[in-house]
Amino acid sequence: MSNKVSIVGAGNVGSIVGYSLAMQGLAHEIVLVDRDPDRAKGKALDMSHSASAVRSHSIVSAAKSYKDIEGSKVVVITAGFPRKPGMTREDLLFKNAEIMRDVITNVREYAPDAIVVTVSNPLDAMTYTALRVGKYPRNQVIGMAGILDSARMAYFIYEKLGYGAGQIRASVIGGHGDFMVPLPRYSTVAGVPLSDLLTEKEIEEVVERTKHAGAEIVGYLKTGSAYFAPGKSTAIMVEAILRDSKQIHPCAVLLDGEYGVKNVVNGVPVMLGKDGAEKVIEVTLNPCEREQFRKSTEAVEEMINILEDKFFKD
Ligand SMILES: NC(=O)C1=CN([C@@H]2O[C@H](COP(=O)(O)OP(=O)(O)OC[C@H]3O[C@@H](n4cnc5c(N)ncnc54)[C@H](O)[C@@H]3O)[C@@H](O)[C@H]2O)C=CC1
Ligand SMILES: O=C([O-])CC(=O)C(=O)O
Repeated sequence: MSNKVSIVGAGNVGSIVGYSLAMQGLAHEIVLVDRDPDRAKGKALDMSHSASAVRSHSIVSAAKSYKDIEGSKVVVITAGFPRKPGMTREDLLFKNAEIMRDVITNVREYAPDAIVVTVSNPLDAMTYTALRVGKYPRNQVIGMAGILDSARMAYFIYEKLGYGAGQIRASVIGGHGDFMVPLPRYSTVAGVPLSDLLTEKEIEEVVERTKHAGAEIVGYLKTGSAYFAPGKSTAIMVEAILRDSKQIHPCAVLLDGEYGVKNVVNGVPVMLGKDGAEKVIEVTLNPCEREQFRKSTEAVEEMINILEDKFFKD
């Protein structure tokens, strides 16, 4: 099986994805594509030097054209505008849909069988756009957000407790926006339920901070959004696909009746393997969680409807 990985968008997030993969040495060939070819070239060279320093056998190169992504097992798409303070992810909808259309058209042509991992925002709507433009089967396009949101929740749990770092498993499903659905009931520290460790008020504070963690970082950085945790979370997905690990991760996929939802992308636990999203796992939700998931689906559906009316009809 090929383990070549291409990354379209050699900006902040794309660079961390490439760097993480290069340090690991799992992908022998990593190709960076960017509309600014010098950016891709400079970063590819820098990453190859890092790989050489740690004796990793990953070689990172810059694409001269999309032809260079041929034979990729995975293509990661981080091309797109990041938000700035005062913006929501949804504000990027049309600009990034244009970029996604251009990128996917090329990816479908030159690496038609690659598993596509989408990262650009608004994530769920961009994953839908990729599926729609490329006419992909749903297992082939997977959005990255749930691993990131769950990692953030785990960190905020640690901050409240002051112990348990590295032992915290947090769970977030739903869309990558203000309506994401953190699941304290399915979050534990070394197997101990959160409700045995934190008060209801503390848990609520963790939930609220998780929902707005992206915006919190945008507020500090001012010129763009987070990239270390987003890049690493994406690399975790790529690794699961390359290794055919069959691990379960929260990812954004097109739902086909699961959770009572059809034809909308939303974040749910997914088994990842060589064929991409190989299985969608249905978690039992209580009425309150179900209602939150419904609201989250509605928010994504609204964006999809806007795209169908104003973008795909052009
Ligand atoms: N899903 C998630 O959880 C997260 C999503 N994001 C999203 O990821 C995207 C990238 O963020 P950053 O890397 O911080 O932005 P960035 O601005 O640092 O990088 C974006 C790169 O895309 C390139 N690009 C733009 N149009 C292109 C095209 N048509 N073809 C090839 N390359 C193109 C740009 O030249 C630039 O290098 C944003 O939309 C951001 O909102 C960021 C963090 C987390
Ligand atoms: O907040 C943003 O715009 C970028 C992102 O999706 C995140 O960091 O969660």
